[in-house]
Amino acid sequence: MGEGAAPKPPRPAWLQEYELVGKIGEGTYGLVYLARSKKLSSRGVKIAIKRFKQSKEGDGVSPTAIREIMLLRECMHENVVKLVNVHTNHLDMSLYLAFDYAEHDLYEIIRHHREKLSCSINQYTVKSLLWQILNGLNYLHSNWIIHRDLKPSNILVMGEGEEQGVVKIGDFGLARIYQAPLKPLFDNGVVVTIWYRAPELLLGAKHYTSAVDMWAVGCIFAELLTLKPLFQGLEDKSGPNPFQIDQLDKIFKVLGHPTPDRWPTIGHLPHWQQNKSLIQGHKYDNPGLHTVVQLSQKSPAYDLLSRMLEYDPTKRISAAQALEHEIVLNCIFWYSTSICSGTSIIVSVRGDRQILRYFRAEPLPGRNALVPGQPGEKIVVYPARPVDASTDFDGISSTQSSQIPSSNSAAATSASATAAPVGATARPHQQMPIVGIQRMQNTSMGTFNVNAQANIPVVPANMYLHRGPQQQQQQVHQQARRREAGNMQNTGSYQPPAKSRRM
Ligand SMILES: Nc1ncnc2c1ncn2[C@@H]1O[C@H](COP(=O)(O)OP(=O)(O)OP(=O)(O)O)[C@@H](O)[C@H]1O
Repeated sequence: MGEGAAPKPPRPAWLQEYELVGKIGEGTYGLVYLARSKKLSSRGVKIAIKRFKQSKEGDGVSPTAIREIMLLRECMHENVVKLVNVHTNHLDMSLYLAFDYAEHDLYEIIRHHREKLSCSINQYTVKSLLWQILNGLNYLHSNWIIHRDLKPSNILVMGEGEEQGVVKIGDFGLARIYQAPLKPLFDNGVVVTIWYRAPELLLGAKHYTSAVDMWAVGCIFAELLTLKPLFQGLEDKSGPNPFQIDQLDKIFKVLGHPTPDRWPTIGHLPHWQQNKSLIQGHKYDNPGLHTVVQLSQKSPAYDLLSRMLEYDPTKRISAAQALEHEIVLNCIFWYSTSICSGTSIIVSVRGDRQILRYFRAEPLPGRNALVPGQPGEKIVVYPARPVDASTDFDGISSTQSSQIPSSNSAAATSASATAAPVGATARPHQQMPIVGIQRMQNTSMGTFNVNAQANIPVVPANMYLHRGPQQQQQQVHQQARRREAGNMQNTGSYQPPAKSRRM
């Protein structure tokens, strides 16, 4: 350490239970790391550690935020990522959240199909992913937790192992905590996406409900089908909470203009009144969702999607209803009967009702979403998350480690991880009380795709990438995010980015 440099704050004792593998991502509020357990009972088990930095104002994590987070620790559901540890470092007021590690997320899965495979995601996978998202969300909503920041990078999917292909909703409940005490680190170049934001929030609603999550699920469902973000608005970054007119414009262009007929309480929303000329002055045709998602308007999938993207939040379908979604079609059957009575033909008309259910129709959803729905279909192997092994817990890249020669072996990754500075000094930390939360039983998957679960080879293990290229890949990834964030102001309709930006 150079003379005069501030001493590094000691890391909490619990971090010594893990060896740091490297940085896997960067969000608005901090960095996410991959670590492995060193404990005998769980040696090698991977864990994702999210470290929230202090805001620039220096105010750390408030007791309210900690209490909220402790509540989240009580959440137990197969489709919700498990928060295994919460720690605060009182010396520098940083907060660490440790979650079960998921090898994939929908952002990367969609990007892989769009940019590498140039082919759509199979129907079975789309349906299984959606079913599990709804199942996890139903649990959260039943426990009065609104996610508020659902987007593809927050929908995690487990890699190789017993839970392979299982969806885990990540970052649940954190949006509320972010809002107040943890201010975003605006200078880290990461953009908070508005693409999945519900129209009531865009129009300035002060009170929102779990319906905001269902809007986001609708956007994600459409993106799984088309591999493109559905409403890709340009974000206005002027001021703390600007009116996002371009996002609304993108929505109105597809779904048509909301009217008090369709959404009776729209007139009460702040921006509907305050920005009358911008909002109410425009008239939009209603080309309809089918022009974007290429689904038959009579299909159950289309009906479900339209109900998720209902303008009026009180009419929007809930997660529980979506799991049981059905569409009743009134069919008219024509029966023609020739009767041997000279030349006459009698035609009879009969009205009938047909009930179609998205999740009860073939292909049925399954627990492992990443296998083909039918035996014989090609298995898609998704790449493992790139890990930047040169960045330590303080987000500092070590020049020394970047000179280490490339290696494709897991042993090399593990060795470098051991060398990383973890838990240098043990310090006692305050344990906050865990507040009880009513638990809900997991909803079991009613119908289950047996084909997709049985006798299908498991996707081979994804080895970690070379340390060198891996680190370069991470850097390219982060740079691309920043570049795209900058370019956002200039983009019009969707252009598949040259390099990815996480949303
Ligand atoms: N439990 C986890 N296992 C594996 N990867 C994770 C886990 N949680 C988050 N990640 C990944 O880490 C990266 C950064 O996540 P983070 O939630 O900080 O940011 P974000 O979701 O991209 O954006 P923001 O925080 O601004 O909403 C993302 O790629 C995310 O998929």
